[in-house]
Amino acid sequence: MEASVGFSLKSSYFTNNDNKYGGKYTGIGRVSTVHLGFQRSQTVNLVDLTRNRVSIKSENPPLKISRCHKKSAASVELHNSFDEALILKRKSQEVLPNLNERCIYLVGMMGSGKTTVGKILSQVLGYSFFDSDKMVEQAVGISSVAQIFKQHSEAFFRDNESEVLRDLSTMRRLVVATGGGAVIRPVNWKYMKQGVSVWLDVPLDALARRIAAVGTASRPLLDEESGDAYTKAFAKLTALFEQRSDAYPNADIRVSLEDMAAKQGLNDVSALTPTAIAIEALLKMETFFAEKIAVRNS
Ligand SMILES: Nc1ncnc2c1ncn2[C@@H]1O[C@H](COP(=O)(O)OP(=O)(O)O)[C@@H](O)[C@H]1O
Ligand SMILES: O=C(O)C1=C[C@@H](OP(=O)(O)O)[C@@H](O)[C@H](O)C1
Repeated sequence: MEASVGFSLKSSYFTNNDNKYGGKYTGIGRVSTVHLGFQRSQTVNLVDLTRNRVSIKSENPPLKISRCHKKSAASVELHNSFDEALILKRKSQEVLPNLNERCIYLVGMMGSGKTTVGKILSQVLGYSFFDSDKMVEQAVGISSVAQIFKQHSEAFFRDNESEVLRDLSTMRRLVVATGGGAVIRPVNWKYMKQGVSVWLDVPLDALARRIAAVGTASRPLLDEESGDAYTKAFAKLTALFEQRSDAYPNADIRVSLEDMAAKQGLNDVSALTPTAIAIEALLKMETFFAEKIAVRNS
């Protein structure tokens, strides 16, 4: 597996018609495009419950972040995203040696951002990204988790989920977005504890809003209640979280979006970008490793 990173910064001119005087001005803007491009793939050979061998290739689309320096809210936002990209890259380089090629397992409720943040972390670390749900779908040859629940059962899904996590635990340099329920089986923690587990702790209201935006059809455990998407998602997420509230804290690291927002004086976690959350996860990993080293040296 080869990984390469390229930064390309270029300046250019821009014309902006929407300044506050209603006039037209041309400014000299600094358009910087930051490419975090990794060319790599890694194949995982799985053995499913019927002992068929399945090979699955990781995919990592290049992450592209670009910004244009203008005196507008948009440029402030783009400036922040450019800064976030640089902080993310620098922090990843600082954490990599202590990670020591161990896998990172993202855990958290449905909609907590495991896939979104996981892809960002994998790209900046030069790791391969795997979504355990997708691997279960490929291992059993059924196109969706919802169909697996329907054609077989949740227990059948959970058995395959454990098989996938067992196989992934034999590998190195992976970021794994686990399914929200992976934490409920102790055997899965045996596999995930061979790497570093990170809990994305997101308020239920934010989860329900995110899931309502994409619909509950792909999440069979949420698709049971009647009512509008937000209401049924919130009701079911609340019940599920109550059942799992002792499980998620087993993770090595907790990234609380509520704590992040409070520290930044924000009153809504939806203002926190996936990149900012990835940076927080790396900061927490740094602390986690430092504490382990301190204990080892004491
Ligand atoms: N920090 C964030 N802010 C706003 N929306 C987010 C954030 N992270 C993820 N999302 C959105 O929430 C939904 C669920 O994200 P996803 O990464 O699929 O979660 P999971 O893999 O934990 O189920 C997606 O539509 C995604 O775009
Ligand atoms: O919380 C759960 O029990 C589940 C979460 C889903 O994954 P996401 O967390 O990616 O939605 C998927 O594994 C399945 O629908 C069960």
